[in-house]
Amino acid sequence: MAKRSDYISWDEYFMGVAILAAQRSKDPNTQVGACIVSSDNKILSIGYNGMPLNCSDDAFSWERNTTEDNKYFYTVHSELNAILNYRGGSLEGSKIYVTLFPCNECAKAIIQSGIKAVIYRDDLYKDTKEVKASKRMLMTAGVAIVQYQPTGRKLEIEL
Ligand SMILES: O=c1ccn([C@H]2C[C@H](O)[C@@H](COP(=O)(O)O)O2)c(=O)[nH]1
Ligand SMILES: [Zn+2]
Repeated sequence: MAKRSDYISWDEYFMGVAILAAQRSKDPNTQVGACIVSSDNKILSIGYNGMPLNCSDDAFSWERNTTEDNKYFYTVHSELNAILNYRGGSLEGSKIYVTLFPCNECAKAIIQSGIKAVIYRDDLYKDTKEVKASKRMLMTAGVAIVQYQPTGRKLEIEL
């Protein structure tokens, strides 16, 4: 019997894991997922945007209004969560799949942790100062930036 030929690619697999992780986010506006992968295609860590440990999702604000109490004070970004969730040692030489282009703060953490490639899906905030600064730092630091190419493949998962 011939082997299956319609299996998902590595890129579909890792971006799919990031997309699934984003579904854990309580952010009512933007859910972000990240998946860190070794150079030999092993998943090292996963994260999504959310409140810090022991800071209740119900006690802290999810508002976007930046003049008042709002989520930007509190949320840990998906990329940083994925980096901090890793307990195995070094992330040197790894790649990060992320559903949204990393902000400048995440870019710093990505660079400092030794991640060497960012594979992103959406670039919603490309015109912001944060994302422009992020791209400048990542490029200067030699981190590869690759936009994920959607394949249009749809998978149905019954949960
Ligand atoms: O690098 C990033 C940038 C943003 N996020 C998270 C932080 C917030 O929870 C949302 C953005 O909310 P908006 O309502 O779209 O401003 O995304 C992240 O995880 N990583
Ligand atoms: Zn960020």
